[in-house]
Amino acid sequence: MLEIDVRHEQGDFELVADLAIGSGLTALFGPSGSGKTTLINLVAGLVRPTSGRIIFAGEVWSDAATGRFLPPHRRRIGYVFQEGRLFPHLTVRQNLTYGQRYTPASERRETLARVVDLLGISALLDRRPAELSGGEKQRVALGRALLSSPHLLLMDEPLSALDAELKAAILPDIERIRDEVGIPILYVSHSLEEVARLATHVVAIDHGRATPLGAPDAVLETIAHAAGSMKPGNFVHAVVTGHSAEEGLTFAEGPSGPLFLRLTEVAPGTQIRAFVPVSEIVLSTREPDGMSALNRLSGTISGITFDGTSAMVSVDCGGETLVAEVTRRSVRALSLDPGVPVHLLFKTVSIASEGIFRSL
Ligand SMILES: Nc1ncnc2c1ncn2[C@@H]1O[C@H](COP(=O)(O)OP(=O)(O)OP(=O)(O)O)[C@@H](O)[C@H]1O
Repeated sequence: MLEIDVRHEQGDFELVADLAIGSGLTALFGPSGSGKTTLINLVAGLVRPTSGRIIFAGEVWSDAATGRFLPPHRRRIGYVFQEGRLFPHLTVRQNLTYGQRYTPASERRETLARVVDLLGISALLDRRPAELSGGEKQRVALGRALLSSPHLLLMDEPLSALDAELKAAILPDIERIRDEVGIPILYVSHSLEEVARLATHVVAIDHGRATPLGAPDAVLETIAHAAGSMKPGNFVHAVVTGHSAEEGLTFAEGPSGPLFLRLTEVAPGTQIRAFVPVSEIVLSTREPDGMSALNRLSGTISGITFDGTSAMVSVDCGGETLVAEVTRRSVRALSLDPGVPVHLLFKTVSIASEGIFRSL
């Protein structure tokens, strides 16, 4: 358990956090400048808090009242940055084993063979960073962090420099680390899709105030609000039923009907959640006809809230509530009201690849 109870001032900015972070992956989620990196740096020991304490597994890492401050290398933390920050003159193998250097042999829990296998990087061992793609570099950086047998893993936007395809390739590696390595992970992200997919717990930060929100499933709306500029969305639950490589589609079946997704490698029978942004859902009071959008669900309006210029329409679809964002004008024109039956339409391509993932 990581216990953070700190206040920290830097220039005009003040960070206040009172958090208890347990096992699993805790996402630190918030807009730019909200204090995410500052919080990570306080935990890593790269910055000393103005006041308060940080305690990990009963060991005091930092206590402003007593002046105790454990230096970063004694905290047994693995740190993965936005850019891999590998040593350019070392091979991948040397970069990886560098991570072990400061860990006494008796405390090493990871072997090179296991980490190489976990991340699928055996073919890269003799290359140098200049000969790696962005995604490969990030995998090696992850491997190096793991090989130091850390007790806590800090990841500061590790995927933000990668394009969508590379992100989709590395997300399963991070899921495996979360599920198999068994150490707490503190993960900074701007991306709601990434948080939705990876997090077991979410902490929102806004203007230096950190608020624990719980599990992402339960708090999606809160996250969206906390995030301000982030696009909110729905989790649609379903079970994968098959694929068509020719059509580029994955088929799934949910309580609210069939779901058509971009082609994934998720095995049939797997429980998934797909992240559908509220702004991507079109509502229709008539049976839709002659439209290209493959996803067509139906349900009954359970509530409408007005949010600035738009309306958030909640629809009960077979026990699952989906929220669609429409204009006030559409609410009037279609006479949308609680109890009215509606059809929901959204395109397969409106669900990002990184927005399709196994249920926890
Ligand atoms: N060394 C410093 N001295 C003074 N102010 C700083 C310092 N470092 C960061 N800040 C300020 O502290 C605030 C929080 O910065 P921080 O880097 O933690 O934000 P962030 O949430 O990680 O942002 P981003 O998502 O853009 O990386 C910002 O207002 C920033 O300008």
